[in-house]
Amino acid sequence: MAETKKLLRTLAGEVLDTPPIWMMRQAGRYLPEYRATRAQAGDFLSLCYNPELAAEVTLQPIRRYGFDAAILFADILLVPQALGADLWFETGEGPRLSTIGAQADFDRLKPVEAIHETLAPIYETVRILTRELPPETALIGFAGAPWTVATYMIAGRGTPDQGPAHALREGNPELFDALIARLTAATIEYLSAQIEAGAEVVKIFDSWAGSLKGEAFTKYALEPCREITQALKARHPGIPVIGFPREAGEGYVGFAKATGVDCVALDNSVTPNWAAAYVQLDGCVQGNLASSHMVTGGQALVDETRRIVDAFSEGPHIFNLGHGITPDADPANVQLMIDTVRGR
Ligand SMILES: Cc1c2[nH]c(c1CCC(=O)O)Cc1[nH]c(c(CCC(=O)O)c1C)Cc1[nH]c(c(CCC(=O)O)c1C)Cc1[nH]c(c(C)c1CCC(=O)O)C2
Repeated sequence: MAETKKLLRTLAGEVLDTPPIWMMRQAGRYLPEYRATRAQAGDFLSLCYNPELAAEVTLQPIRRYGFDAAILFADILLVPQALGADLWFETGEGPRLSTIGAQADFDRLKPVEAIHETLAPIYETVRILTRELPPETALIGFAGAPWTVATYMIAGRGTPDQGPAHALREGNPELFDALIARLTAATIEYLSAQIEAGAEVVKIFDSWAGSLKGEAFTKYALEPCREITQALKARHPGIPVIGFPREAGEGYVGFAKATGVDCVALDNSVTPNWAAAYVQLDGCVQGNLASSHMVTGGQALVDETRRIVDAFSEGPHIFNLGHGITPDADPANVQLMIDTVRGR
């Protein structure tokens, strides 16, 4: 049967009349129905590990807006937790984890095979979604890239410059490389299990790729993404992969060819005209409206949305924000963006 889902057609290289659209963090705190379900679950992690409720919040933005894709509701930090790290969320601040600073901390981590014990509810969420999503909606699974996940495991929290991770990378490269290798192997198993449960696309989030420069970018952003992509495609022929080396700048150029990803997701620090010329020439791109427009709205939102759609109209393009939508966004602005993209 010919593929009918717009997102999958675009990932296969087709150029459609209007690009498919979805939004990073589309299930999130800007939606009152999300806040209600999260309260019902108790807290964020309980929501992630409750398949019925995680599927419910995944479906909420599909019901409200009819996005072309749903993204599994989970978090990139569930993998460290499945490897044995302690994980909790401080209200209003963000994630906290037990830290990895020395060999003994690494030695306490569990082997890769153990992750499914913790992550089984996530696969169940995927299975529920394969039954409940509308037939035209594609289901995206995801994981964090090894470097980004390592930055949280090493520092025990989010950091503005990923300083502790860079310090370990330079000061104890054997330990750092062992951590990256463990995360790469775990990510392959995690994404593979999501695909077996029904994910039709997977996305690798490397939110802090931009702080890796030169050879470090090649070794710790590009290379792990290549390894994960190749392993997934060997096991699941034809599975489309989206890579998101956020703020990679010139590192976006040639990223798809070097890693084998089918689509490069762009943050909004690069202009659409530049990215059309230097990144989209290799294939599909995703992005890249600044998420601040979801707060401010108005004519600027409409103009910038049109500029992005036009700039990428010659090749395959998935419309998205340049980063996740923020809790202070106005749900009406999301509708305005969608109507503008779809020409209504
Ligand atoms: C770095 C990172 C994390 N998680 C993620 C990244 C990479 C992308 C990015 O750069 O944003 C990815 C992520 N996190 C979440 C998803 C679900 C799918 C989606 O809707 O995009 C995805 C794909 C849910 C979430 N993950 C989180 C929330 C908010 C939690 C809440 O409801 O209180 C959601 C909806 C929490 C989270 N999770 C993380 C942080 C730093 C935080 C706290 C910051 C914040 O509150 O926004 C780690």
